[in-house]
Amino acid sequence: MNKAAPNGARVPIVLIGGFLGAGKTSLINHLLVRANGRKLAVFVNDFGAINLDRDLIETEDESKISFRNGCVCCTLNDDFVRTITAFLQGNAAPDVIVVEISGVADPRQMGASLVALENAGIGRFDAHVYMLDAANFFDMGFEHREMIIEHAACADILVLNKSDLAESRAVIRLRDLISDATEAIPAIEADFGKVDEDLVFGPQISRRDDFCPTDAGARSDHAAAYTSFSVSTKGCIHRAAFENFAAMLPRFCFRAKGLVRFIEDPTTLLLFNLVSTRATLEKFGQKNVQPDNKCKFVMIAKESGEDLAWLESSLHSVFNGKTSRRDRSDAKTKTELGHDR
Ligand SMILES: Nc1nc2c(ncn2[C@@H]2O[C@H](COP(=O)(O)OP(=O)(O)OP(=O)(O)O)[C@@H](O)[C@H]2O)c(=O)[nH]1
Repeated sequence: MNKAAPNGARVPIVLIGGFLGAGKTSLINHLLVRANGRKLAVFVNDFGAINLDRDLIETEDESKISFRNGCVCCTLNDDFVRTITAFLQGNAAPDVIVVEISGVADPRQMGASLVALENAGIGRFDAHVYMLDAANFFDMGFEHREMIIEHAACADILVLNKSDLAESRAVIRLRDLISDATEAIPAIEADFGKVDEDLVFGPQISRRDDFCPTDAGARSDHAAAYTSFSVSTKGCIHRAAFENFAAMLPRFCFRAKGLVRFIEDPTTLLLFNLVSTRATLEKFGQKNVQPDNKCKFVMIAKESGEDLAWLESSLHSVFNGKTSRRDRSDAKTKTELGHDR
């Protein structure tokens, strides 16, 4: 039985999609700050084997729920449906449910699940917000750009994020591309997902009638093309070893993120992010991160064979406290933390 929102209506559900690193978590953290008294429940789909994304959502309470790791569109819809149904049965209804799907997930599959839930009397699928990384879009390969535009075409609102980093001509090109490929979907520019919250929660947008779920029988295998490595440790790691490792991450490592503590300063929790060619390491002030794990790290790569084995063994060397690591002669770039690589 669906619990109603406090005003008696069904709980609205907003789906947040976007490729790896586009800014989904940043948008959700912004929405949490600007909730204006609304109680939000956030469902997060971690792609890696550890619940890192959940830690990055900055709620004061436990109104964030992660569903099993993996790619929601391919394998986890049943798990998600069970999780959200159990949540609504067992808790006071929030004002809004926000669902962040993993960066390799197909929002159309999740949208189809949300439509099915709605038809079963659970929640009300209000809108699909899709984030695009305006700074990195044209540096991605054709296959990725094509997939992103396909996903964007099913959105109710597009956020052209990272406008602070993107060249204005890239934003104009991206606008032209999406207006050719998508019909009159509003596209707003933002940095760090800072959009007007009423655009997401308010009545201004509503779900399109022609939301296009993929054929229910068809299962996309795109997630199989990616491999993720995760590690969590109970101890701190050496800063120099980590920095060397981060500096040598090859380009086929699309995305990496981690919460790390260094032996040199164990009380400071740092957030590492790598998206495309940009790596950052910054203090992370989150209060409700589990203190038992000192470090958590996830990386997502697309390549097979020896390269992945090399990447994995390097990761374990660094996080298992060994300062030496196998080197790699053909690493393409160097990363200065806090700068572009
Ligand atoms: N300069 C700049 N950095 C941004 C912006 N939005 C997000 N970032 C950074 O980009 C990185 C990825 O942002 P996230 O919000 O974690 O992206 P995500 O879509 O949730 O990433 P996944 O978990 O991989 O799907 C982080 O280091 C953010 O601080 C932006 O508008 N400008």
